[in-house]
Amino acid sequence: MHIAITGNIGAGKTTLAEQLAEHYGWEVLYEAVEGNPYLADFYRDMPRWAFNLQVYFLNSRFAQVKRIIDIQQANQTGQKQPHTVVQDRTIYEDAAIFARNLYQSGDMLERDFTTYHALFANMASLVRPPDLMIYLRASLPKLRQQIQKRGRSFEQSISDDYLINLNRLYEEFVASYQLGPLLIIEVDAIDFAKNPADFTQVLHQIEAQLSREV
Ligand SMILES: Nc1ncnc2c1ncn2[C@@H]1O[C@H](COP(=O)(O)OP(=O)(O)OP(=O)(O)O)[C@@H](O)[C@H]1O
Repeated sequence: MHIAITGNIGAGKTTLAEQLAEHYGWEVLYEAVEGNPYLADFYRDMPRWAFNLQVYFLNSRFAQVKRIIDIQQANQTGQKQPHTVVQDRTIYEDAAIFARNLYQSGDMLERDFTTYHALFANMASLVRPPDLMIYLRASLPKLRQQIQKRGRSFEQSISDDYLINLNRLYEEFVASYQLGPLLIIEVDAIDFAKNPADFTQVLHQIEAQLSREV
């Protein structure tokens, strides 16, 4: 099975993915942050590094897609124990949210966006959507608080406008998402990392959604 977690910067995807993996024994596919050769430069100068960073993320996400396809094929042959993978952000978000935002805000040239999009469309034609997409919805203050708490130096310069624009595109993405089951979790009022009762409630929501699909 393939579970994906979607949401803005600082929404808590990595934390939830880790907690779910620990609870259920799932494998986590992380986003490429450590060792990402563009991210810090990108936050310093978006127009210069936008295209480079998007191609980098697209490629790393495609490597995850290949891993997911391998797992699904192994699950189908039934030779091994069924394996579930939880993915920290999807390839769809790179194109529909991050790259689009850069283009709309003038930080990515039209020809670069067109080239990027053609590459994405080719890759996306091979992608099977997740069995469950979990959207972590968080307000600007909550995102800010978590970005600050995490303390990555290069993320401290992220503007409110950037996060607001991403949140708007996330809401559009989720509103039109029809590729499969979608669960929306409102994270403003909960702290699943610190409060076990909140984590249990999230588990119940996920299990209820998964049992509806089988
Ligand atoms: N396609 C993309 N374009 C631009 N920046 C991206 C893209 N994908 C990821 N990023 C950035 O890479 C970093 C990823 O960090 P990380 O994996 O910790 O996730 P996150 O988005 O901060 O979410 P969370 O806190 O929910 O785990 C963030 O700064 C994020 O904005």
